[in-house]
Amino acid sequence: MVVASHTQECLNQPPSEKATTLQLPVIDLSCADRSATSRLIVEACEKYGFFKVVNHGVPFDAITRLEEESLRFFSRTGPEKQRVGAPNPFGYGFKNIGFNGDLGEVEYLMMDGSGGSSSPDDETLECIPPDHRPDNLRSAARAYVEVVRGVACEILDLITLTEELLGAPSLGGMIRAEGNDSVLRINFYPANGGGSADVRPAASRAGGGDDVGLGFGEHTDPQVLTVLTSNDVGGLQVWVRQEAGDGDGDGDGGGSGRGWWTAVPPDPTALWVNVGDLLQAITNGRFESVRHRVVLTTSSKPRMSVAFFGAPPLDTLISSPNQLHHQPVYRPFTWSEYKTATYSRKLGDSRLHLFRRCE
Ligand SMILES: C=C1C[C@]23C[C@@]1(O)CC[C@H]2[C@@]12CC[C@H](O)[C@@](C)(C(=O)O1)[C@H]2[C@@H]3C(=O)O
Ligand SMILES: O=C(O)CCC(=O)C(=O)O
Ligand SMILES: [Fe+2]
Repeated sequence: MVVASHTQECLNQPPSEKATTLQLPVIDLSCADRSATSRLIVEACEKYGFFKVVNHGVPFDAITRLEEESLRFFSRTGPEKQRVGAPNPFGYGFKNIGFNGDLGEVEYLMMDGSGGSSSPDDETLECIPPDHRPDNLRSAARAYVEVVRGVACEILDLITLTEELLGAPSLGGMIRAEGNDSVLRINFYPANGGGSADVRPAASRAGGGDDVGLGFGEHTDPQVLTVLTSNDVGGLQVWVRQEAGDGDGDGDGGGSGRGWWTAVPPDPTALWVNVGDLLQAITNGRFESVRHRVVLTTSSKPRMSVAFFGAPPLDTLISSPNQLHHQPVYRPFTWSEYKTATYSRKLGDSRLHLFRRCE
């Protein structure tokens, strides 16, 4: 029996002043009927590029242990945290997101998520005196990566079960591959609205009256698939197109088009999945990478989230399988090419259009 249901209630955010409700898809990964689950995942990826996963098999202990160790780390003094080095690519970051001037009310740790023997990044930590090394955090992250990577691969394998993708190269195999470029990011957002007016989202500055800070500006994730978990503090919002599911293969317009920001209610027992840019390219634009952002809440507790970004080895060629080539939208490119283009741009910039075939 298919247990996946549509039970999630979300309130609309600006630009629509009227609060209506929207149901986001919920996928039950324990469902025995894999082809039915596959269809539901594909539908969710086409319509929203985003869905909730329950009964995912990640032990709650693995999540809480990682959150506790992360909290211990973020509670240290600034100079202590900085000893792990800047996030280049792995390390500790504060307010600066990337290297192109993007700011957010967030502290974070970037770690190797490849599941390889040195994961998360042993070498970077060698230069840190042992009493400052977040060893317990590192081992909690390693254990979490082990299981969450399995969930990401399972979801990708389920996607390749759909008729149109049968015979295509294994998507899960990309993330399982030796040398995969997956990353783990732990985000920590301040409590009580953060207290800064400088980084408010555009909707608030325009007089929305919602005086909250912006934790993480709007963007899409560049990799194949993101698996996200958070504590019980909200703030995540996803952009839902008014005509969600129109499937025009042109969803890289940088937040243009009609739609609304939809608040994602926190659920520490669930995982959330984002379609990334690479999956949009592989599906020839049939799936759309979801734009999302994090606004600060007035909660007295900080929000913490852990994002696993599943990415293939750098030299992997990204192209859509022949079955989906009605009119190929993008030219083939490597993840390395795409990553370079992404990291040289601003957070909110759209980048997939750079790889569109000339018409
Ligand atoms: C401003 C930037 C930060 C980012 C690299 C970029 O130049 C553009 C994409 C950003 C993003 C968004 C999703 C992930 O959080 C991230 C790790 C990624 O792969 O792309 C970040 C990058 C980052 O924080 O370095
Ligand atoms: O903190 C969150 O919920 C989302 C973070 C995010 O979008 C990211 O790290 O790319
Ligand atoms: Fe993201």
